Amino acid sequence: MRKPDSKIVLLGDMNVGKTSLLQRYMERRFPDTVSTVGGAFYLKQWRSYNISIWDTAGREQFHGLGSMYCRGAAAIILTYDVNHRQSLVELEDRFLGLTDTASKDCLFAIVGNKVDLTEEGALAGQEKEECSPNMDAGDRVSPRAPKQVQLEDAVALYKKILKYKMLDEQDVPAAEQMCFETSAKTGYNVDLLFETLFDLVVPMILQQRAERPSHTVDISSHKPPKRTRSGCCA
Ligand SMILES: Nc1nc2c(ncn2[C@@H]2O[C@H](COP(=O)(O)OP(=O)(O)OP(=O)(O)O)[C@@H](O)[C@H]2O)c(=O)[nH]1
Ligand SMILES: [Mg+2]
Repeated sequence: MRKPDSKIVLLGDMNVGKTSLLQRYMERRFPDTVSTVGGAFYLKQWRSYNISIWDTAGREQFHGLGSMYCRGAAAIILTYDVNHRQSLVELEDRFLGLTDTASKDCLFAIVGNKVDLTEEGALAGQEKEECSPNMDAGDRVSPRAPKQVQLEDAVALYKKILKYKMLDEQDVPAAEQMCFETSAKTGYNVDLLFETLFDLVVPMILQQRAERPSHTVDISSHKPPKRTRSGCCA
């Protein structure tokens, strides 16, 4: 197997839907999930590049592994649940520090998942987009609540991250491009999320390749060493 050209990591509190988002994108379905233990990855071929996408465990007991998974990452998806404000707070308090091991020009996306459970999600008719075979009648008539986290809250976090990383807003993609609301259940915005990131990491791969020192040795100007009597090189 060829070494991946780039790495994307999903981080966020337990139960926000990281595994479900990844399975929705890679397997085009919304299966039952079990809480992730440690981490796991998928390999995605995007154009001629191999991109590994790492799913991590949100449970506190696996927290120590987070920075290991982020090592060298080109992009990190910070995921929260739009119906649980605390899951957004945790991104700043608990997960942002784990990203210090990522690549120096790492991109950040902030993703509010489970938007199908909100009033807005229902009004936008998102459930019609890609109905899951697992969806039962109870799901369709479940009462909707207003969102607990607004997109502007995610945009504010994105700007805080830029400050934390000492990045200039002009040098990175705009907050509006990097803050998403998704539903792993219906598929809403899931392709957009992953494919926006893939398109942004490709130029990073090309830049890394251009900067990498060449391992080619020019042998045309190389003179063979003189032979000594003992047969050793002088
Ligand atoms: N309604 C709805 N439920 C979702 C959505 N995404 C995930 N879920 C449900 O939320 C629960 C947790 O989803 P997971 O994908 O396992 O969450 P996780 O972030 O991977 O959790 P950890 O592995 O423990 O960190 C599961 O019951 C999912 O079916 C979504 O977009 N909408
Ligand atoms: Mg998981």
